[in-house]
Amino acid sequence: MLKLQHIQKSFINGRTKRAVLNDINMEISKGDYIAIMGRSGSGKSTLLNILGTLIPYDKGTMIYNNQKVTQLSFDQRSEFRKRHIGFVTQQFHLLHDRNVYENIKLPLNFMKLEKDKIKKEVNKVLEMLDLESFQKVSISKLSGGEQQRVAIGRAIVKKPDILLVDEPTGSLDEESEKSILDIFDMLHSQGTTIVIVTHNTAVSERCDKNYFLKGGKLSAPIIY
Ligand SMILES: Nc1ncnc2c1ncn2[C@@H]1O[C@H](COP(=O)(O)OP(=O)(O)OP(=O)(O)O)[C@@H](O)[C@H]1O
Repeated sequence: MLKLQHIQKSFINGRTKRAVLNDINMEISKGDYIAIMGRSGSGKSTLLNILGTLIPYDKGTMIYNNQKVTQLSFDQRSEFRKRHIGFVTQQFHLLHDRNVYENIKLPLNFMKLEKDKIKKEVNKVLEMLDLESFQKVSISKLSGGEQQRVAIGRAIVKKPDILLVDEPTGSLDEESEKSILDIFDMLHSQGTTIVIVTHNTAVSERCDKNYFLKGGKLSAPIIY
């Protein structure tokens, strides 16, 4: 489905160039449930951002269903993202002055769908994530765990081919953590392809494949 071949990425800070990812090779297949582990600063978010075509890389090739993503223009990449990728970032990036329903509906505003179809899809997600009673509540009134659920809802409402998740449990207590991880299990059992970046073993234990990033290199996957 999605392949990374010999990916390299450096960042320049002032006069110093720092290699973060070095010769990364990875293959994501349909239905995969993947955790990418590694210490803080090892490059996990950078790798996830590359998978989501949010940032460029210096060298290597990225292939999505036999098409080289590397060769897409800026606009084509953004179209690719809209159609194929669901992203749940660490900061959620929700619209705080809008309610839960409007936040989840957002990605569908950019697709040419009938009003009724939009309503149906948003309601389905609200029900799936147990957010029906919150739909009119504005984001600023929600807890961290509830906001996380809305961020997941917004990412999955357009039925992306791959769901990319950056450190989903960072600020959650044990109970909210479990409820979020149960949601990923449920999405996986429904066929969603999921890649999660984390340093929490409670997350990686649920996944079928674990990769480790260390010294800019990605390990061979451990498959469970
Ligand atoms: N835009 C940027 N400009 C310069 N350096 C960056 C940039 N983004 C990331 N880095 C650096 O790249 C390295 C890897 O960062 P990254 O956020 O990918 O690590 P991480 O493994 O996700 O860390 P954490 O677990 O703490 O979120 C860090 O040293 C970081 O400072």
